[in-house]
Amino acid sequence: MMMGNIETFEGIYVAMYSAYDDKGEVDAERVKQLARYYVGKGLRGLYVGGSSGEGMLQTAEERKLVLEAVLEEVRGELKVIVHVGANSTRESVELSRHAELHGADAISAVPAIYYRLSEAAVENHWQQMIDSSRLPFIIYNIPQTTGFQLSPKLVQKLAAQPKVIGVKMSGESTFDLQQYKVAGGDDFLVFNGPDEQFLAGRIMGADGGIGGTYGIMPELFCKLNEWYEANRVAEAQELQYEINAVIKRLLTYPSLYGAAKYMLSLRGVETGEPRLPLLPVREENHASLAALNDHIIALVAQYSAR
Ligand SMILES: CC(=O)N[C@H](C=O)[C@@H](O)[C@H](O)[C@H](O)CO
Ligand SMILES: CC(=O)C(=O)O
Repeated sequence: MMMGNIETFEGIYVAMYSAYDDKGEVDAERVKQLARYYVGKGLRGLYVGGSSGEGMLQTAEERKLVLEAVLEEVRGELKVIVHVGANSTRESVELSRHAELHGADAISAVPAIYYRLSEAAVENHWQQMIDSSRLPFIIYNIPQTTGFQLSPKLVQKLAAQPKVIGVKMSGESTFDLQQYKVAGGDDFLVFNGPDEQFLAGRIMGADGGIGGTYGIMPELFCKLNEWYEANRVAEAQELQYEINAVIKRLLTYPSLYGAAKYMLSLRGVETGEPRLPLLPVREENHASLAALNDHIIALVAQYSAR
């Protein structure tokens, strides 16, 4: 019997950050070190080149380089979902083909973001990617940045194709999340996007999560997921509250990714600064970020023991 989509892909995926050298160029060795950092932490996989990965701020060649480095380092150990969304369908198709050629596990894309597109235009944009590779496709819904409202009807239509296996739901409505789950039908995955409501998303039907803050506390999200699955909901809620206090602090910095990348550097994982227009953290942020980093490390120790 073939494994179903849910069994194959459910779980926790770090939305992986970019890794640049000190001049801001993609650094394959640093990409590999970052990917390696996530092995052995209980994760199902990595989501490469999405919002956290700054795929939208990189050239197609740079995005290919990043994916190839990740796959060389962790293929077989972690599942690799790659975001291939770009402003032109042509570029997305090129990235989809590249992803298949190099052995990624699935592709995923946001709608094109500059033009106000009709539902028909977005559908066609995604369909071209779906048709250009044999890989499973995961819709990336993030209306607060793209302005595109994904209808359950479009989910239902796309999900009728075996290759369309899920949606990454970064919108905040858990009702919409649940409606996508229903629209997708049997064996259709929904991934929770907003890390702050991971537990709520799971309760409303998410099969796992893909998140931008998991990258600095993957162990906590794996534990949260484990406790939800074991029906330890009161403890899961307590942990979600701890996580949310961390996220609330993170969101006070010049950029979330700048703060996260600085904390990784304190753990010996160098990834450079985020690419402009995303702001790096400033010197005056360093001390409080070091304190936040210590706090996360203490939480991981505390919760891993339970
Ligand atoms: C809008 C946005 O970027 N959402 C991300 C992905 O879904 C989340 O992972 C957030 O980064 C996270 O929940 C922090 O607010
Ligand atoms: C946050 C998220 O899921 C992304 O980076 O795409």
